[in-house]
Amino acid sequence: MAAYYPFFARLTETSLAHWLEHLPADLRAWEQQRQHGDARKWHRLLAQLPDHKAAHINLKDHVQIGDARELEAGQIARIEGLLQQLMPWRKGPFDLFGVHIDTEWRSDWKWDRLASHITPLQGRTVLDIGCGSGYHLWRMLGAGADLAVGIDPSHLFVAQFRAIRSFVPEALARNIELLPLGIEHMPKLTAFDTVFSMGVLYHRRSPIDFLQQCIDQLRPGGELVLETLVIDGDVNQVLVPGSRYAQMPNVWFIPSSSALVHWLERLGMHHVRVVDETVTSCDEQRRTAWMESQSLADFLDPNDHSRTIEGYPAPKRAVLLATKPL
Ligand SMILES: Nc1ncnc2c1ncn2[C@@H]1O[C@H](C[S@+](CC[C@H]([NH3+])C(=O)[O-])CC(=O)[O-])[C@@H](O)[C@H]1O
Repeated sequence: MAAYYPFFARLTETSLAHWLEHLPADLRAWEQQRQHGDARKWHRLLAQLPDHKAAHINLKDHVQIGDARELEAGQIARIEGLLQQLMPWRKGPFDLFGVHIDTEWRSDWKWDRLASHITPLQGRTVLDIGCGSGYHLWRMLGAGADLAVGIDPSHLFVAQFRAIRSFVPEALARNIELLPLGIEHMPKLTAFDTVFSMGVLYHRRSPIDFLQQCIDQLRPGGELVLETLVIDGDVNQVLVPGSRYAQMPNVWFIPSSSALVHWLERLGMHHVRVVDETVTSCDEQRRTAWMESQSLADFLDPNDHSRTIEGYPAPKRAVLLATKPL
């Protein structure tokens, strides 16, 4: 819990101060319930990372924290070895003192698809729901966000985030946080300027309720950035796959882009539009040295990459923007 005290203090400087009525108790509940078998191991690993704050940081074009010349070769090898013990690394890539964490996903490609369309993040308070290890939080800071907050219930991703942030000077670190919470733990804050939800809607059993929970985090006039799997089809088409979709066991609703527009308009959002639709390629999601298990190529029909191995349309993702009315 003490690890979050600086964040609690930071919140008092923002329009999110009222979150403090709930947040300490929610985090305490999480700490009491969390008994991920590996949590202690990850905690020990984090404690072994060298205590060095990077002098060279670039968050604008990619996520580079530290330059290889800042540390002794032995220290860099130690960092690399410790970070390898936090595998699998799914969302990235990250460059840490010349160590290239080549993650399963080219999350930078997703960022590139949406960055020019969204309301500029300069000075904004942003929330990333289901942020994974926080790759996009760093890019949000690089785009000028005042405060970038992520929530994700995965213990491993929180550990990966903390490992990376441990190398960042306090003046920057205080503007970025990843909280181990699911969207269902969020009170209705009505306070963020921009809310991102990328790659989460299809994991939710009640997509309309999920969208409402995302909207509930926005201030009036704020922007929702929604990225999710879609199918081709009209406003009434939604795929609810069987027990697996591209081998994922927890996929519920894959609507068409026009159905998503309709859902957001039904929820009262304004200026709803689709700014990108892209079929996920096996270059964007693939097995790497930092994620050694199966990846997209193993989940597609080997004879027809336009289908999953279950026979559904292969993953295609859309980015939608919408504005909460004033
Ligand atoms: N209830 C929940 N509340 C919040 N997050 C959740 C919940 N359940 C699961 N997650 C988290 O949502 C993320 C989905 S991954 C997208 C990552 C990033 N956004 C990306 O766009 O690259 C997409 C995928 O791997 O299918 C994971 O990190 C989960 O832990």
